[in-house]
Amino acid sequence: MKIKRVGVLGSAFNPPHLGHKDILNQVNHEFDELLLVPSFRHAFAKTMVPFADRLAMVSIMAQAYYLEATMHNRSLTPVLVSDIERRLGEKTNSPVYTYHVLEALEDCYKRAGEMVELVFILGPDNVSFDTWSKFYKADEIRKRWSLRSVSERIKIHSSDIRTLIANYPRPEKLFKARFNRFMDNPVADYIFQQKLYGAQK
Ligand SMILES: Nc1ncnc2c1ncn2[C@@H]1O[C@H](COP(=O)(O)OP(=O)(O)OP(=O)(O)O)[C@@H](O)[C@H]1O
Ligand SMILES: O=C(O)c1ccc[n+]([C@@H]2O[C@H](COP(=O)([O-])O)[C@@H](O)[C@H]2O)c1
Repeated sequence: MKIKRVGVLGSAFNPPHLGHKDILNQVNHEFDELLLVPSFRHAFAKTMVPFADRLAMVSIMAQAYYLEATMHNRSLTPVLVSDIERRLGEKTNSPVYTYHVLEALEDCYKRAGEMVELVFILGPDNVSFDTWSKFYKADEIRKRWSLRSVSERIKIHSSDIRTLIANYPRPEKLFKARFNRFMDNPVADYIFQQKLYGAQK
């Protein structure tokens, strides 16, 4: 049986942005499938908007990515969004750790009759020794699965967007132009429709 190589991008996605999308561009040709996995209860106790909103926003980003790839005839590695962290988090009150996420994902594929090699994708902040060594069972993760580090080619972080919304909470005339340097327009529309991060309609 062919072994499917799956790249797992875990993130708070609070909110998802063009830097996250650029990660997909950096690695898509290496994988048979890419899985976007929003955090449910973060190991470092990050405060995040509700899981359902981040799941919706990351799904919108995945759709935008797919449309762009089609338009530009780029390789069409399927990009899927997984709610595995919610399913794990609802069974316990403790944080949802990457180790358990990878274990559960492997199990899901196995039950579906697929053999997989899971590769956990990390950006520069998480790959630094200071942060990586704080991951639960970091050494065991390295033993059981592979890691793929990516570079930061687009200097954007979710915190920049949260700050931008705090400074410009109303979708005034320039909002699309202001926000589309950071994220896809449909994600910005969702944020304003749902009034996330203090945004006002
Ligand atoms: N612009 C970027 N380019 C490449 N990798 C990134 C970028 N932004 C975040 N990452 C990586 O994506 C993963 C998820 O990051 P995370 O969700 O914390 O995003 P963030 O934008 O840094 O969020 P925040 O500003 O809230 O800390 C991490 O591995 C991180 O290193
Ligand atoms: O398992 C851990 O101890 C752990 C500690 C920090 C972060 N993570 C995961 O790493 C991914 C990226 O995290 P972050 O903080 O950059 O959004 C995301 O899937 C987090 O759940 C996991």
